Amino acid sequence: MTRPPPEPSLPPLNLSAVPGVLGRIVSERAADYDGADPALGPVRPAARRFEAALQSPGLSLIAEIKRASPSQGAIAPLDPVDAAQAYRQGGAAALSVLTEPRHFDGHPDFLRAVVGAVDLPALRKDFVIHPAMLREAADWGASAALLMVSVLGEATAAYLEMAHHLGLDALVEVHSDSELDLALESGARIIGVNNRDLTTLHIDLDVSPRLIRRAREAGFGGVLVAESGYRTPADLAQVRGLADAVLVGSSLAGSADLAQATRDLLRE
Ligand SMILES: O=P(O)(O)OC[C@@H](O)[C@@H](O)c1c[nH]c2ccccc12
Repeated sequence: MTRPPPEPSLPPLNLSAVPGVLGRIVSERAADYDGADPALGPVRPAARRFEAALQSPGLSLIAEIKRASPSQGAIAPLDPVDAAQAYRQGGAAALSVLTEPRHFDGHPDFLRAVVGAVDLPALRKDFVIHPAMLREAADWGASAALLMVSVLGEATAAYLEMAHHLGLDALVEVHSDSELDLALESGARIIGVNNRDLTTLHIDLDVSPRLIRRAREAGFGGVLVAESGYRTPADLAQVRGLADAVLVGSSLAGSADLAQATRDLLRE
């Protein structure tokens, strides 16, 4: 008996339940990708470069190319390749590149250009609500994509499987205990804890240490990333020895000398 090829599936999302600023952004993204082809194509080999970069000893830095944000408005008119090179010189282990155009002034070309010019694994930082966004990430040369449990909910595991099908690592992002439970159940290998509540934009640097401890207590053996709101070496000290990596955007992107700012931030 021959089995039919698997149908490309669109896991159901309940985006109308996502509140606040985040709800607005994801409904715009859903409109952008309405009717896009969900087919993933053949399985692609997993290089696991993003994951490996975060596994080196000490606290690894994921430096973000972020020109604007809903909380800060315009941050800096960064040239993405110049910024990526400066971050690499300053000691970043990986890059995060925003591709969301309306609120973060991101662009697909930024990701493609950075991947072509700088030899660090790059994360597509966007509000993934459609399989086509993962296929694009892989086509553009990203090593990883962001999956937000606050957006994907019960569909997180399905999106994780699709990312892996495409050979991508996935940074599965959580902000609460219940989201962490879903991330742990999904089979995530990399979990990021966002200190910023994306529905209110409020930052609380106690969120990452607390949920990272909980993940370890639950027996999670994968990579843990502390995200958002880090500005000084003293801020980073709160997650050293706890997190494997930290994701920093605004405080680096808004500085005059990105390489020096990166070195200064990583100083113990
Ligand atoms: O600029 P900050 O506070 O250093 O934060 C970086 C990163 O964590 C933040 O940009 C972020 C975390 N999760 C997101 C989801 C979507 C857009 C952006 C984000």
